[in-house]
Amino acid sequence: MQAYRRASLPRASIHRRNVACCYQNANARRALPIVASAAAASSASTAATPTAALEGALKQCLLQTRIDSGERGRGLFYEPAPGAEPAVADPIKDEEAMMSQQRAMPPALPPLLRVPLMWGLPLVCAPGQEGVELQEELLDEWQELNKVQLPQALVRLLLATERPPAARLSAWFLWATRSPAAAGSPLAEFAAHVLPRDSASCLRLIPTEEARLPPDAMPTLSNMRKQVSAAVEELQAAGAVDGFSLDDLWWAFDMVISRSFSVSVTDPNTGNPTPLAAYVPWACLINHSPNPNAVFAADLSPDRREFVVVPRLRYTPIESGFEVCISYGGGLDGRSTLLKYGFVSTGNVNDRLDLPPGMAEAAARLKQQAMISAAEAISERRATAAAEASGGAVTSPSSSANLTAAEKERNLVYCALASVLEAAGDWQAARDAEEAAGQAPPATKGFSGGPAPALIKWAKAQAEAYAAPTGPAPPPPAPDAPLPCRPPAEAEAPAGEDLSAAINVLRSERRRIALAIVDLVEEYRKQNTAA
Ligand SMILES: C[S@@+](CC[C@H](N)C(=O)[O-])C[C@H]1O[C@@H](n2cnc3c(N)ncnc32)[C@H](O)[C@@H]1O
Repeated sequence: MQAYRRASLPRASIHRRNVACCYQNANARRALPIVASAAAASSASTAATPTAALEGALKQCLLQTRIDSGERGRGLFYEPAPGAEPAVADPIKDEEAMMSQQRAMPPALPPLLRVPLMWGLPLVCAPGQEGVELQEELLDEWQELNKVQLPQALVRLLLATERPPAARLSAWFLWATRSPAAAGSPLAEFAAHVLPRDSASCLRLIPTEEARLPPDAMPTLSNMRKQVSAAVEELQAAGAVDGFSLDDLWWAFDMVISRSFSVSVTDPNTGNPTPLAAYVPWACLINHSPNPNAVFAADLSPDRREFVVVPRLRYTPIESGFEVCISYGGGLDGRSTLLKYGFVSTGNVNDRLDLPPGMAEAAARLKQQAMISAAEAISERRATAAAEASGGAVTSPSSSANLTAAEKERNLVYCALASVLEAAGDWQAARDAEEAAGQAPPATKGFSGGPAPALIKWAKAQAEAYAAPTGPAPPPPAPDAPLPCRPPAEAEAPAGEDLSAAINVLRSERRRIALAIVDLVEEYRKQNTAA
């Protein structure tokens, strides 16, 4: 353990601070067997007994967290130091604000996790000379601290800041985790004991598994594969991955694509913001939530060079035992998480149902009507305000009290339409329709007008299509059932079963949206029939 620390800690100040924190964290020791069992379960070839060095690293990095298994599989769970203040509550609803908070270095909250960047792989993504200089500095430091020498071909590739970051990081990751020359480094130890040897993403599905993907996922998957194949060829041609098999390379890409971080840092030499791609051991155990309770940041200043995860400010407090989750990216829908990471989440607000062409046309017509109605409503409000201001009676013939039943009914249509458009992801049109409908809640409204029969027919067909079982898949999970995941105990299950579970969640999410639309139009039909 001592040699390990000497070899890999970048700065004495970090050393002292982290060691102080780690001894307060009694949970780290308790969590270690999970690392071992998860590793053993997910790969027959990983070493079963964690080394003292790994145990030391675990204690040093996991400050207020422990590794455990929950509904998302293995992840990090909050375990505050006794007497610690919980994070304050003030939810940020806006995803954009949340992402920008994630990009900025968070203020000094007690971190949940802190990892020296040189234990991982910090890759500068800024093109040009500035990027090259910073990368050279980081590579020198990385080699010195890890007591290894990178092959020249790999160094050339890592300094080629114009090359795709995923390819450069994958080559570095492969060498750093599998090369005998790097054995014993913090990252190699971590990979050997903690990382799975099988795929998490859909990159390497076999044809029978692929056949069960939603049809609209295939073009994206082929595109991802083409990019990886091209990068693999490039790495081989550059001689940067000599001695590794094609299987090793795809594994490295898989690990990098599903487990590395993109983060903006300040270049310590120029003070400019610089994009950094980083593989960070321990931090890469944090699962995704579309509504995360933690954010991450990296600091490249020479006296720090660290990666931290802190509670997300202005979020509901994380309670002891809660899983710590970050966002893997804004707006990720089920299809993206399935393809890139091998899972889908229930209730993901980013999941949308694409409108088929006929429906899109009907929606466009309704949108046009909604805009006309909105214009009418605005002019009515203006007339009312003007009349009130002049002390006169409100005489506008289009005042809502004077609306005909047909006009009121039409407003209700926009309300229902807003819900349909929202489910389809056409936010602007949905807002227009809502505006036209005076923001009335759809549940209390009927539905009217020409497109309704087409809507009913289409929505039913959608719901039935998604409800239809395809192939021998397990039954869809109940809404509150655990998510498809790879908990240690199930890690040996064939990959196909994980995939079915993930696809079932995706399918049931889409069915949920389609059924919500059916409910809406059924409501209309009832009210329309009663009228
Ligand atoms: C960065 S790793 C997170 C740690 C991982 N759970 C582990 O045990 O090593 C990303 C992988 O975790 C899993 N994962 C992350 N977020 C998840 C979620 N919300 N639901 C299910 N699985 C998730 C997926 O397998 C994904 O490819």
